[in-house]
Amino acid sequence: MAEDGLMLNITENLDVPVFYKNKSFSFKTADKWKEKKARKRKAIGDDAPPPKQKTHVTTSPQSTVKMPKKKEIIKQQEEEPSPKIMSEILTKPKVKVIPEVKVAPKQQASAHMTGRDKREGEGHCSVKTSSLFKNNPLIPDIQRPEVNPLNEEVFTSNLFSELDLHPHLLATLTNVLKITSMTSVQEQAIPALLNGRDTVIRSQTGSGKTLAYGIPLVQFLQALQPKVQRSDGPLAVVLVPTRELALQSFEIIQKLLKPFMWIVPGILMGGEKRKSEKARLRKGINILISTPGRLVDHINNTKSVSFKSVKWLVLDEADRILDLGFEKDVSSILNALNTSCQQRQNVLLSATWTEGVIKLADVSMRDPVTVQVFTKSSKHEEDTEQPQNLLSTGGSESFAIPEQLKQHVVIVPSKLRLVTLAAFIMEKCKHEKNQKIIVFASSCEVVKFLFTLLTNVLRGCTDGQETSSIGLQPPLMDFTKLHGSMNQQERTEAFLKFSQVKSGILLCTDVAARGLDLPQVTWIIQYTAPASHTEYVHRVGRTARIGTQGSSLLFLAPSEVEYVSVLASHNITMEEIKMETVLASLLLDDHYKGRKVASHKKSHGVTQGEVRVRATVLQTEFENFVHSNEENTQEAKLALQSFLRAYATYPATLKHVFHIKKLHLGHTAKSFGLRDAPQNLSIGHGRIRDGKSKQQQERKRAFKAMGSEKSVANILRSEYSSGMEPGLIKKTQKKKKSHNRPGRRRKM
Ligand SMILES: Nc1ncnc2c1ncn2[C@@H]1O[C@H](COP(=O)(O)OP(=O)(O)OP(=O)(O)O)[C@@H](O)[C@H]1O
Repeated sequence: MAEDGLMLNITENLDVPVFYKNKSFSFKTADKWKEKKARKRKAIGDDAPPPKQKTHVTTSPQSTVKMPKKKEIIKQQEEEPSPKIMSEILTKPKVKVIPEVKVAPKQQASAHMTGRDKREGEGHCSVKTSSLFKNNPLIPDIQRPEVNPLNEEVFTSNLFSELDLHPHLLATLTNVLKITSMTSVQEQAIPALLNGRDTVIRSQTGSGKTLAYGIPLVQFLQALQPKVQRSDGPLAVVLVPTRELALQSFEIIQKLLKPFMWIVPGILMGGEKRKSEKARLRKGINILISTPGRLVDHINNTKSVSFKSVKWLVLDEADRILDLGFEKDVSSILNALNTSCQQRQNVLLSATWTEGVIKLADVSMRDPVTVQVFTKSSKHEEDTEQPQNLLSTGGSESFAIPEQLKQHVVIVPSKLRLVTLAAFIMEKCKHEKNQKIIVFASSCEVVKFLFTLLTNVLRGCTDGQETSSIGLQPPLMDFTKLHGSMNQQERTEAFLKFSQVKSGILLCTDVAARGLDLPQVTWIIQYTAPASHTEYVHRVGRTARIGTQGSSLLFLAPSEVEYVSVLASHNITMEEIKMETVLASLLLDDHYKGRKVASHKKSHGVTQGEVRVRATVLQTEFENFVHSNEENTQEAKLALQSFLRAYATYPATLKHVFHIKKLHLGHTAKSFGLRDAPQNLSIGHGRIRDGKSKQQQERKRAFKAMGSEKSVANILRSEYSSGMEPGLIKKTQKKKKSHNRPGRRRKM
């Protein structure tokens, strides 16, 4: 071996088989084998790999190389699989000899290598990735119960010009917004609101709800006599759950107000300077758009808001406002409003319909008109029942998802998650035109990690600055990140940038899940499953908006497959895309080609072996990058830690599907480019030790301590709150003082 220069200096991590001189070798040392077995023993739950099958490969104590018997090589060649059964083979190797794979060192990978890596790479095969395709759990068949999805017709043939609107407002719709016909929800909601009725609007994502209240609101305000003045202060209050949504709603209202310059819109949101907001409030804002936390902050602290002139209250994305635990803030705002102004028109909007929303409608609305766009019978119904009756109308807990949205699921063992995600992104963004993808991950740290990793490792993008021989070219893969740890300016820039690009990838947390109207998004990838079906609907609702086409892909581990049935119970259905179909797209990219492919594989065209090689090369590049310096390794560990922390906070109703105990730590670590499970993972109040004893008890204790509903609420809320709530600030400071450690609130 040594004289052939074929990596005798392989590190302990390597067990990728290499094909050399027609022989297949596995470089697993006896020690490494023992270590792997020990690690496997630590695996817990369903996602743990199946017991290792005995191989006929023998290990010589003197040598680090195991030589398969010649017979076995022949047997494998005979059993070369057809592409059809690749999935089975990828997850459950039938052949006892590992497939022949020869992996070449990659220039790009070496760019991220440590000195040691580089030495090992020089002239040798430098792949250090333990086999991605071995010891993975079986991918079960997906049970897809029959569902009867609710559909809503988006457009009507009715024109805005048929409404009794101010001609300048009509002209703005036609010339500025370039819209002429109403959507179904607008057709029903606008007349009700123009008639002065309180209105509850439930309609699918991307169906034009903002204009459904925006148009009648502007029509109402421009007609007021005497004419509205800045000094009147707020005449309308619009509450939205997130800063980005506040910004977006503000921009739409601003457009509608173009011909009516005397009406001043304004925005309050966390992350801005309180002092400058106070000054703007004092100057006078007629349409006040705000997140609840920030408005309460001004009510209580700056005392610069007066509600005495308020004529309209809009609760947009009411379900999200409640999900985030803003009930208390909303109650404070309602109390403040009720004290100052009795007569006002109220509007409540939601894409999903929950008991909480119905209760909120109950306390904030007076004899409301309920607008629901029904579709089972392809019939639009305007129903004037009290909202309490809505649960019995068939709309409860079942959500209309745009008909043109194609939903998919891919089942991926933990070890293969990262390469599968990367392969999918590359397939879309490098080989197809104008693809705009949103990837939802579970925490800020995961988003940061993926952003650093993917921008550095995937070819064709260099942090948005790709050049070519012909000059400056738009990058093939332009990544943007959006999460709650970014400051407001960064968040706004990211949001605006992704709104404007023709193709690119937005890596984000659920901060981008609600209400954001990002044009021409083609794919939604849920890299981590959402914590509720409601969240699922909102995430996928970022595509297929207003009648356009769109697709979504949900990543699930084999142990999480039951989630498909959970979603089906809410009338959400999806097609499966096989993982190997996604990975096969790597064949389009020769950068990930193995140096030599065994000749017998070629005869089979698209082979399992070549896909595996390329996936392994890609994973190796990820691992090399992650291990190229301490900073990268720390970022990966932090991301893994926060992923586990978020995983432990799935609600009790979903624990049977997503339970931390079902995760295999080593495999999960691999999906963060880590070659091994970190030894000491500090998670929440406890630590996960990857040591040999007491591991399970410690894990149990750690997650028990952090799995309470309260902590989930705090984690979620922190993303959306003003960040200035006195109670929370005090609490955090108190904790800091007494424990001398950072506050517990974590952003997503
Ligand atoms: N009548 C219309 N004709 C064409 N486009 C429209 C019409 N009304 C609204 N739109 C556009 O549709 C897109 C989606 O609108 P909007 O964001 O209000 O949807 P939504 O129902 O509030 O979605 P979500 O529930 O996700 O918040 C926007 O780009 C908006 O400009």
